[in-house]
Amino acid sequence: MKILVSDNLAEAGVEKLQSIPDFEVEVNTSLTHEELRQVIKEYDALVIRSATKVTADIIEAAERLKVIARAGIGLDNVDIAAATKHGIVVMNTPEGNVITTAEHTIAMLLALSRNIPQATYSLKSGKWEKKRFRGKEVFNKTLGIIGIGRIGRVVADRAKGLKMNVIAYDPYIGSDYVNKLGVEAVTFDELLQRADYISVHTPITQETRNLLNAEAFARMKRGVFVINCARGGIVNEQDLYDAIQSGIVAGAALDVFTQEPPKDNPLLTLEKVIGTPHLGASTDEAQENVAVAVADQVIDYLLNGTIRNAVNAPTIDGEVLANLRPYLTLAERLGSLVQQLTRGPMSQITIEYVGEVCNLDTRPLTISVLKGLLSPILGDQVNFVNAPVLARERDIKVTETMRGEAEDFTNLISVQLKTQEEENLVAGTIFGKRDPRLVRINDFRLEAAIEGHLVLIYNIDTPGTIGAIGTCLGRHSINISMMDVGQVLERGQNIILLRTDTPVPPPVVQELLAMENVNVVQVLEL
Ligand SMILES: NC(=O)c1ccc[n+]([C@@H]2O[C@H](COP(=O)([O-])OP(=O)(O)OC[C@H]3O[C@@H](n4cnc5c(N)ncnc54)[C@H](O)[C@@H]3O)[C@@H](O)[C@H]2O)c1
Ligand SMILES: O=C(O)[C@H](O)COP(=O)(O)O
Repeated sequence: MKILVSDNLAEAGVEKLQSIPDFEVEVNTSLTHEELRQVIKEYDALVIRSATKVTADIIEAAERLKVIARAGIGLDNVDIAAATKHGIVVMNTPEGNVITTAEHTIAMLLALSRNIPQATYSLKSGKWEKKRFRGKEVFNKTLGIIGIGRIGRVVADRAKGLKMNVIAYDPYIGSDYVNKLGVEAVTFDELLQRADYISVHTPITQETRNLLNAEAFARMKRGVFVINCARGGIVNEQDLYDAIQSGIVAGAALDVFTQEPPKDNPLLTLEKVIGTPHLGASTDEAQENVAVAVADQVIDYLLNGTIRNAVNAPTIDGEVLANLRPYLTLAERLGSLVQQLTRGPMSQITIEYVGEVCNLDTRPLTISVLKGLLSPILGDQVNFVNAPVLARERDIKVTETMRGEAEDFTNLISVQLKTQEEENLVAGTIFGKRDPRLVRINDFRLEAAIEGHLVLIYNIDTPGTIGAIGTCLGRHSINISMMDVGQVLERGQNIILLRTDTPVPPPVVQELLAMENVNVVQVLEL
């Protein structure tokens, strides 16, 4: 398998990838966008940081790409929707640079308060300007954190160590939880009005873009300091410039910019603005953490199918995967079987989990059903990542129900598919620890392996029919490896499920159909 590392990745991560005999690892950090578009078709994995822009055209050209793995947190340089649609897992390493970025924020806060960059510059220019660079204490000042997630929390903790009062606004985290951190949960408006320092720690989203704009600056305390070590654009750059010029903002520390590297950015002409070139995560420790983490995740995914820290597929760790695996197989085959049994455009799929299976994480199982459902129609295009999106695009309504109480089986998954023309239900179970079995097709009870080349025959229950079917297949050198006769529920009706060593071709299907007591013959591939 071929891996492309297109951004600077710490050596420890590259070495880890190179240690896998099956991997051919190429490190090339100087590719232009067009060059990347040309070469990406050769690769199974793309490892990036924030510099590579993985846009829809790159994804379109990535014929065999299975994973885009980001050593770091922010994924705003990846078109996740396009990757999802193409079935490419997008993963990041959300933990490895949290402390480092929080420390950078605190460094910015202190540097801003004590004019350290400006004073250094002045000193090195031969000046001794003690009066000019008088600063502010942070002790007892109020720090307002916007977004109290992983980094925001560490910033809060470190700021409390500096004896600051910390308040936070985060509409997605309960105030009880925030208060337990020793941080006062406040509204956005309250934060703007009370904070001496405001530091943003949210992702960039539709909601957070331009969150700190002219209207917000107008509500802030005069002399406030603003810090952005999250993403360029959360603080509107023109409005920040104006707020500094008008004296509302006493100074700003920026690690990130709307355009990186910044080009003719007026903020960089102001002495009250200090900045770093997106260095938040740039420490030896963090870079090693994220590089090793990303390498481990890529290896785990490509070699074992274990998905960790994906933003477009549920995380399944090795142990959980081991427990889920037989159910994943069963779920996928039930999806495929019910689709092959049912004619017409699909409108609704209802999945019922019964018994012990309810104790597992059923989300991956539902995705497996959808993958099975769509694979007979879309082939290799569909995978674990894009199956839900493709189902949604086709307007298939997905309903899941759970029933903890088992009846005939300790665990059961039943899948009912409705199309505009008909509906069918199939159900299966796991025998022992890992043997998927089909136990129901509509009203017929059976007990059959659910794999391989299958032929489903509805017939009138008369002596000799089974023998005649066997003779017909034998005449065409088709060996039957398994036969299961469904329990007759309606007098005279029978269902036979055969597994054959080779597929049954259409002329033989016609021959079977021509038999007097055979009503329906369906060939199924699982
Ligand atoms: N400068 C760097 O080098 C660097 C390094 C690492 C991370 N980052 C950036 O830092 C940011 C935070 O990372 P994290 O790991 O803490 O993320 P996180 O997901 O753990 O936390 C983000 C928090 O923002 C909150 N949030 C979302 N929308 C909000 C809104 N409208 N108002 C207020 N809060 C909102 C979320 O509820 C969440 O608690 C991200 O943008 C990430 O890309 C930058
Ligand atoms: O989101 C992140 O992890 C940071 O912005 C770090 O980006 P970088 O890997 O390009 O330094």
